[in-house]
Amino acid sequence: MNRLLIIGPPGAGKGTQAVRIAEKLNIPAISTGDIFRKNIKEETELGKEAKRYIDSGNLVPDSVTNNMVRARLAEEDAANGFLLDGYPRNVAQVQELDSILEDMGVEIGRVLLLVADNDELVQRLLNRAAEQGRSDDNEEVIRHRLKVYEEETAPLVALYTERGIVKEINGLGDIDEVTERILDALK
Ligand SMILES: Nc1ncnc2c1ncn2[C@@H]1O[C@H](COP(=O)(O)OP(=O)(O)O)[C@@H](O)[C@H]1O
Ligand SMILES: [Mg+2]
Repeated sequence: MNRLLIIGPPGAGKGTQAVRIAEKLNIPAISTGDIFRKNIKEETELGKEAKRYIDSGNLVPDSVTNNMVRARLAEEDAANGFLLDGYPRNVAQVQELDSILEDMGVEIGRVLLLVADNDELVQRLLNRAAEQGRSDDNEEVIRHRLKVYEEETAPLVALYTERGIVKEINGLGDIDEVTERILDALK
């Protein structure tokens, strides 16, 4: 039950909520986006490889992302649970995650699907751009990321719904309220 995924479009509040929920459950929040951004900042090989994809709003190639996640989940702090934010993002990554978890002898307990309408998403991301200056938060790239989400990531919802582990959460309203909804959904 302590192995959780949080899925949703860019701007839904995944990163914001993941940190809060993970703290509450005493498990690490593992954000592939944050790991990539840290590597880009530190100009590592991984960062150099990921940067052009991220800046254009595209997914980093699966080979790179899958290896990174496999290594991260092998770390000690993930042994008793984790909340994955930003992975899997396409069907091939679902299969890879299944294989990683099978090797670990564990299963996903719940998939939290965080939803908000497109107008709200774009507004939040433009605000985030103004506050944090993320390189992929300009309107053109935002529109592209929303499209990539619809095409590549949204199909995962049906896949996990078939497994009976999806909980849809309304991401609108204030941040505390959304956290409460998630904690309720995990009861
Ligand atoms: N419930 C909320 N109401 C208003 N703004 C929010 C809410 N949740 C997150 N945000 C803001 O929206 C932006 C996107 O949130 P973030 O957690 O980065 O989303 P994601 O990881 O899904 O892209 C951030 O600037 C964040 O502060
Ligand atoms: Mg995020």
